[in-house]
Amino acid sequence: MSHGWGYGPGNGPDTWGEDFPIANGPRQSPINIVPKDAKYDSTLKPLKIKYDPSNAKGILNNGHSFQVDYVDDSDSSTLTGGPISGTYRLKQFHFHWGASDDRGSEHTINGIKFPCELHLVHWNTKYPSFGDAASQPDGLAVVGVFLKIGAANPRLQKVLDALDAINTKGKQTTFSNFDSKTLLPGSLDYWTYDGSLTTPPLLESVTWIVLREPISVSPAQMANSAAFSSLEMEMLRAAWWTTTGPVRL
Ligand SMILES: N/C(=N\S(N)(=O)=O)N1CCCC1
Ligand SMILES: [Zn+2]
Repeated sequence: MSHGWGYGPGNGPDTWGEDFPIANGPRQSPINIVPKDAKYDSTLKPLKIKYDPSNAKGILNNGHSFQVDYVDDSDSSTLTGGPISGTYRLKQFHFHWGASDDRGSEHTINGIKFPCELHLVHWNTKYPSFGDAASQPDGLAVVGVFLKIGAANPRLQKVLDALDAINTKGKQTTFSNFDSKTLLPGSLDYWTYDGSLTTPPLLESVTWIVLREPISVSPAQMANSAAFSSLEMEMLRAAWWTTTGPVRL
């Protein structure tokens, strides 16, 4: 299979293993989170998230989603605490939307999909770069936030308003002075497990930190974004895994 992975019938998640055998690895993401099976771990610390809005750099249509990229040459936007050791720098955030409100998220809760899932991708500064960290078992930490249909979310609007300027694959535009912390819910309670990137190269280098509290997005905001989400961006991953590792809150 060419490296034209996607979400269509001929290049979707069920075919990714042809080019990325790690797809059949032991710690693949996403998973289905079953809260009643989660094990409480009192040794875990609270998440510490410090983001500098001036680190926001640009917004890109990468053909599978859109991502907001951050300047990551200093420790001014970082994730510490929680299940991780050391300091992880914010690299980018992106969304996984569905073409309809009944799907879109990658992780599920008791088998239920949310219409969207936000991923804030961070890399471990014990390694020299994101690229180096991405191939290490403790290299990345991704904070996942579910979006549920509800009231319009004004903090999302600046991102959604930028989509028209990047409406084809490869397009990017500047996106500055954005505080991604405003996208987080009031509670930072989380489930965590050791997993992988959810798209190729599927590297098993991610400490997943999935927040329990969703944020809201309105139907109109979804319509704007779903229009953006072609079939290719529909994040439907066939296989689900139950939570395997110790899930800690
Ligand atoms: N799949 C990914 N992130 S995710 N969906 O696992 O957070 N990425 C692929 C390249 C850089 C990030
Ligand atoms: Zn993602």
